[in-house]
Amino acid sequence: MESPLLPSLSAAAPEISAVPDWGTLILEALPTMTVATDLAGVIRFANPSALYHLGYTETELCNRATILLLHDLAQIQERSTQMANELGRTIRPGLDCLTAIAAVRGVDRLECDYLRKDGEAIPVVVEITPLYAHSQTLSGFLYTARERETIPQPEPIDNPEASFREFLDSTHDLVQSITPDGHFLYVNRAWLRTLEYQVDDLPQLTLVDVIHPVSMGQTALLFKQALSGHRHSRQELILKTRNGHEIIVESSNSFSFENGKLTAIRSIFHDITSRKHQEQLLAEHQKQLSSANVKLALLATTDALTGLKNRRVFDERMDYECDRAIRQKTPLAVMILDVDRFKEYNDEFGHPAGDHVLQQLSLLLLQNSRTIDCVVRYGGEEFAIILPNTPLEGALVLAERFRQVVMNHEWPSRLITVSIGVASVIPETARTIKELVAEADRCLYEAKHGGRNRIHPEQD
Ligand SMILES: Nc1nc2c(ncn2[C@@H]2O[C@H](COP(=O)(O)OP(=O)(O)OP(=O)(O)O)[C@@H](O)[C@H]2O)c(=O)[nH]1
Repeated sequence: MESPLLPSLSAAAPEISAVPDWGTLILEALPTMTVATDLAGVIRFANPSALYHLGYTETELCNRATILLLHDLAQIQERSTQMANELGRTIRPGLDCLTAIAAVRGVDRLECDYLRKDGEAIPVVVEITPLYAHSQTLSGFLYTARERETIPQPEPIDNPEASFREFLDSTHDLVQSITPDGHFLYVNRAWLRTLEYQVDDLPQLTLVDVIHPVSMGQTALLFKQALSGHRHSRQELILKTRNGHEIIVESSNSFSFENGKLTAIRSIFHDITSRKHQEQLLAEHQKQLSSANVKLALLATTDALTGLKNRRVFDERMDYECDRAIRQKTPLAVMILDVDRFKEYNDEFGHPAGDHVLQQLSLLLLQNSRTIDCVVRYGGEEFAIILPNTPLEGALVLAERFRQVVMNHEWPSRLITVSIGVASVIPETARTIKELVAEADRCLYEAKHGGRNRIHPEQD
């Protein structure tokens, strides 16, 4: 097959049959992938290494164009552009390019990818040597290729140890190497700076001097891990500086062994002190915030004078109990209770004394109601009590208990009495609930009108 990239030299050129037998033997023995082409770019010879690595048989590869070897045709294009720039004239890709290179440099050396028969790319360094026949005329090219490392090798370092120390000194992390009994073999600059020591201090120091007492347990564990054959470990530790400051670090440790014996523990400490402080601060703020939210929610639902729930809670609870009563077809009772002639009391004994009465009354109501009942300060000297699952008779019993308890209480200045309006319903709709509260309110008015210190139930 003629390659579109190799049009320039289609004229048949002398074949590589000129290679003497001993030469062929040598080429066949070479471990490099070796291929010889004529000037038309047709493969005339491929050694076993080339056949093996490229996955072809000799018949499949010989007499085919060299382009068959290439994974990426753009690499040839690129090569000819380079040569064109170098020589300042047009160089066509393919053989034209090779001939030009042969004329200028002799051997060409390039990195490219060979194409295996199964389509896989083999990264290679290939040397293309022009072949000259007896008469010094260019007859073909010899491609010798070896696989190239895909991972670039690092540049050799002149003085590895010095460079490595320089590298360790450039990091902000603390690096140390200690003997199994805790003496320092090496520390980097950040270690000395952070822990506030000088190089001269090192011979007198051991690990114990730089580990905070609270981290001693973990340090002991580190040694245990080392002695039980671990190779690496990670920990969070607290170090202490010469002047007693605490440094929180994440430590990565590796253990060195020689003939099965622990010889050194190398550690890198990453300072996380400020991160830890930020986390603590954040946690404290979150705690404060959530307790402030709890307080706020409490303030929004609690009456400041009596500590009872306020009218907002009454409304919410009524919605909830109403739904429940409709669903379960159970009775719901509401009681509204008002202190009798409270204005007179305030006027006679003063507002603070009146406040005290309201506080004491709240306590009596709470003490004498069930836990499922909801006692709220409805406003001023008025209280409301929601009694779930309570028919009118039950609510009246409780109302009478309240009335008596209040009347019989030993009040500091004079007798206190209350009037109570009571209503109960098995609600069918939310509207009946609204009517229930209005009814209790109306009953309270009736109780007042009837002479106070009394209970007025709703009348069917
Ligand atoms: N000390 C005190 N008094 C309050 C508070 N809230 C409301 N009051 C007073 O309660 C009194 C209620 O007076 P009125 O509505 O005239 O009723 P009353 O004097 O109790 O008379 P009747 O309800 O008809 O028996 C007013 O003087 C209010 O100032 C409070 O928080 N503390």
